Amino acid sequence: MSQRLLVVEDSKPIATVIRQIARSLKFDVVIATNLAEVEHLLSSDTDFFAATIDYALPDALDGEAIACVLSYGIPSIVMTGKMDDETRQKILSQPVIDYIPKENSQAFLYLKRVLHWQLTNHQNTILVVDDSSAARNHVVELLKRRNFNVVTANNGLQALDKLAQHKNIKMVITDLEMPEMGGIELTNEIRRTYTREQLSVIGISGASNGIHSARFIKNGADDFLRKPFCPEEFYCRIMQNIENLNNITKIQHAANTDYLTDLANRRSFFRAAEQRIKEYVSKTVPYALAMIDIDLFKQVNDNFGHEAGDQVLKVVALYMRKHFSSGLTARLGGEEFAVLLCGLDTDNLYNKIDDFRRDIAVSTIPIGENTISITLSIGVVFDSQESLPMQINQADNALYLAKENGRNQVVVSGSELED
Ligand SMILES: Nc1nc2c(ncn2[C@@H]2O[C@H](COP(=O)(O)OP(=O)(O)OP(=O)(O)O)[C@@H](O)[C@H]2O)c(=O)[nH]1
Repeated sequence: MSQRLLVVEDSKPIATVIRQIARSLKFDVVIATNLAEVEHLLSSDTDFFAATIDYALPDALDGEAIACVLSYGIPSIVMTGKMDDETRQKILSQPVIDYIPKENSQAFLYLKRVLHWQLTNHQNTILVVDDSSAARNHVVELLKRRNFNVVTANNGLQALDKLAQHKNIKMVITDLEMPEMGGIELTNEIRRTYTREQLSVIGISGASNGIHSARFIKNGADDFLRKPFCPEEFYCRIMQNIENLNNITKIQHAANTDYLTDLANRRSFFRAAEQRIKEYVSKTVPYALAMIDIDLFKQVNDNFGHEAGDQVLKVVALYMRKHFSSGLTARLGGEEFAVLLCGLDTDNLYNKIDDFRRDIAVSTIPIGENTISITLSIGVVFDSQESLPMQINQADNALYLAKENGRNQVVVSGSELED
């Protein structure tokens, strides 16, 4: 179900722009043009995800609508044409998400980013570490206003426990001086385990001595805030660091993933497979490495076009996910796929791979007005202790035999020698 956004704005053109932005983020929009309308609306309907509020309305020239909307617990973003310090202080003294000066079109791009963060911040977990409950609660309140998921700790030692318990923590905001373990030592400990690409650390200190920011940064922190900080600076630093982390995640995903099927690509398959095979061999877990190739795929492209070919590749990827949910699946290139999976024994592994082949062979793939049927040839190596490139070579040779023998079959590496 769509979230609802309340837009309090007396200018029709500006309300239209905000409505377009909100709709692009899938919000349902309700517009009110003055304070009386807002009061009337909220007296019977308060189910809003957030609100944007124009500071000056015809019947509320001095921001009175802000307190009204906030009193219903609706997270609010203030849009203002007034830039003076007094207005800014007045707005920031209230628990608003943000305020945006309506200087130029950048204001609306920024509004879109703020709304997007508000919708997605719950995916980011932040650990707040401070021995002062007042200071800790203040930071937690600011983060919750922005919809972050928050975990807390009283000192560095507790923080390390929390990091071990909550694997999805993306950022640690830590005070400097704390009993048992302070912020610098905690940062140091964190960097033994987590890289800056995995976890961001922001140090906080009230000490007037500037040396602490440098100490935090030199010990592996990404940023520093000096107390007392204003909410604007706090949010800017948090969002910048979270966005950096998210961008790194996106770049890593793009570098490791096949763009068409979203399976692992050759590079990431090799890295992950080598790791898994080491574990299987050391624990003597039965495993299989299979090379999978679509039969006569060129004919699909020739008869139905390249886009149809792409569609078939995506469908094969879907079936791989369905059949090998715990395996490591990849598109190595072209119409060639690979899977590494462990199981109870060789028979069990063979059956899983052959079930996948059969499932594809009896399925039809809708392409526009047509349906296409395809088959797969598969070469498999079981429990090999050879290097990964050698295993792939052996599975490839078995795959070649599957093609030679008439396609649509699984050939086990070495089985041809037994015949
Ligand atoms: N649509 C599409 N086609 C691709 C892609 N990558 C490779 N191909 C096509 O895959 C086809 C592979 O053809 P061949 O190597 O001749 O093999 P085949 O037709 O599958 O025949 P066998 O392997 O002998 O069964 C070529 O036509 C390539 O252009 C892709 O990303 N998308």
